[in-house]
Amino acid sequence: MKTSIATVCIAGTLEEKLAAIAAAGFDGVEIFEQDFIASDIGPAELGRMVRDHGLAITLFQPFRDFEGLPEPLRSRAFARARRKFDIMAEMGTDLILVCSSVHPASMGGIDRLAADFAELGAIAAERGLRVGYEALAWGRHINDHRDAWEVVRRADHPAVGLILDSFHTLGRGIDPDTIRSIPGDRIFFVQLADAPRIPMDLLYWSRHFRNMPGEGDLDVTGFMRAVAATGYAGPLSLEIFNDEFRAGLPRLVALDGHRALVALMDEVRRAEPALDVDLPAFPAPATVERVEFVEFATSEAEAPALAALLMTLGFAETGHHRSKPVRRFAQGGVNVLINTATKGFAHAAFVNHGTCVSEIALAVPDARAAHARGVALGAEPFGDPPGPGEMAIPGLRGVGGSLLRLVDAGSGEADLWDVDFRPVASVGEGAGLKAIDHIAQTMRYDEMLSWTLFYTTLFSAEKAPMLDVADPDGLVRSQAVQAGALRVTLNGAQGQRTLAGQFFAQTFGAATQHIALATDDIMATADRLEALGFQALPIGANYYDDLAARFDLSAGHIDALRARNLLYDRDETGSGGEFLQLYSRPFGDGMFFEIVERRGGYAGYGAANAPFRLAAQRRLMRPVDMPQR
Ligand SMILES: O=C(O)c1ccc(O)c(O)c1
Ligand SMILES: [Mg+2]
Repeated sequence: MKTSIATVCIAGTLEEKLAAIAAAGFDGVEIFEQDFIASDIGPAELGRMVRDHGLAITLFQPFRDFEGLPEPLRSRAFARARRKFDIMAEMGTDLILVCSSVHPASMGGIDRLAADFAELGAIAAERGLRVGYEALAWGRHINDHRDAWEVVRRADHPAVGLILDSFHTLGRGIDPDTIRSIPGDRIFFVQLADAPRIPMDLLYWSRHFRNMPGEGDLDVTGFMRAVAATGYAGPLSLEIFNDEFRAGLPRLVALDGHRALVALMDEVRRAEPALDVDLPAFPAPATVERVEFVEFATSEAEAPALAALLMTLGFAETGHHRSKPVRRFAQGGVNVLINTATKGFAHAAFVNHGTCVSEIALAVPDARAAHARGVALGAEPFGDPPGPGEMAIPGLRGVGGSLLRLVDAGSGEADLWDVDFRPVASVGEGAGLKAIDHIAQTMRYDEMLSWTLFYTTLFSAEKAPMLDVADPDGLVRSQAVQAGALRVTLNGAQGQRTLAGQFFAQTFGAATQHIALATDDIMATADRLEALGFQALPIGANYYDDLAARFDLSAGHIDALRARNLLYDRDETGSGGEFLQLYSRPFGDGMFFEIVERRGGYAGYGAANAPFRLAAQRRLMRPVDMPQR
């Protein structure tokens, strides 16, 4: 498959855009006219630059307000087209995109429009050029790909074809399967974009909120399956108008785009194996079976406080690494490692971020396959080489430069603890913690889509709707992703004053801010923890008064929650399930633990409680610097 991306998707000068696009592995580029006009690179020179990057110009666009005009506007439009054809010939591209007219003087009538295109096609063909027609979702007369196709069909000229754009079809709610009946060789070009479902004006939505396939809510896979079923074999090109991407890091956005395209076509071929998808084979998305361990990188000086906190959570120290200063703490199915190495990756993580979660290991059915899928999708192989006699565990670069390890039974993950660790006399009696419920990772707001895409393409995963959480000092956006037994919440900090923003700033971008541990009986766990000396985050009295008002809980039940500083939520519209939460006080540069109990299939994360938990945490933290007046 030939991959392509429009210059408008990427930030920077035209030179920077091209460098990022080439580095991300694309085959071609759509030259967005505005980017070309804004640069001072001549058309021939631009063509050379593109080709020097190993790219081809797949399309020149857009050409606006061409069809259906009365004279003298009609002649003017043809004269304008001829000038663009000159530029295309110099650049070295043969295809121009004509988007459907929004001109107030344009007239409707399929045959009138078809006649205009037949005439334009003849002019283009003389010069060896082709014209593609795209229905803008807000076009004045043509705003549906079926009508654009009818214009193209009646124009009946070999140099005139159809251009499809997933946004215009799916954004208007048009069934993508209507594409299946269009002959593939009459489709000249395909543009792909997703978007979050936000009810708003189509044009505004399109120009500001498009995102990469898989990052939004549109059925881009269904669209692409229909396109593939026509036999279309031309470029697949991203055309993403997005305010964040325009201001983003060119290389990151380009890499995400390439990842999104590859993952999309992999999904297409898995959903419809009869389709001919030209993409090298790589393994299917993995299902995460378990979080095998979480590793903290710290120093000799800071390790005792962390170990003590784990002991008050009921963990027992069960092993020491045979060759490295790594201690294992275990409880139920949870393993937490404390690494105080003074060299290697963990040490670098500590030096960069302070005490932090440097490594997360996930158990999957086939670790090498999961790793290979990651690499095929552009993830970076990562991690120190194994020491002598140590197990080789494949790793990928994860959020904030942390290490994501993949382990499986076949490669001896059951042996990991025996091979690499020496058992030590166990102390600690447990507090009923069974598993890691979820891992909360903090990042800059503009990285959220990128890391969501990372998790959802690597693993077989579902994302929840994005939520806004009110911190006392700003909003934090939160995106939950569930990949089998792995639940992550990705929190985007927009400013530096929110707790997430402060954590991000103080740790220089350490990702994992909190770890939630699951119990089946939070009341018993809370009592046990108190006896162990665990210090809960104090929750204010107003919260419990409001609970009594919101839910039909008995006074005794509310008292039991209040006495233990537990938070409560119930899914009133869905499962009816209940969620109970207990928070630790912050440690390090703002990390903390959470303990949760899920009852009756509760699937969320207590979003209703988050503002009150954040306010309680804020009361314990040092005051925020207020801006100077
Ligand atoms: O927003 C627009 O005007 C516009 C222009 C060209 C396109 O290909 C498109 O999809 C949208
Ligand atoms: Mg388009």
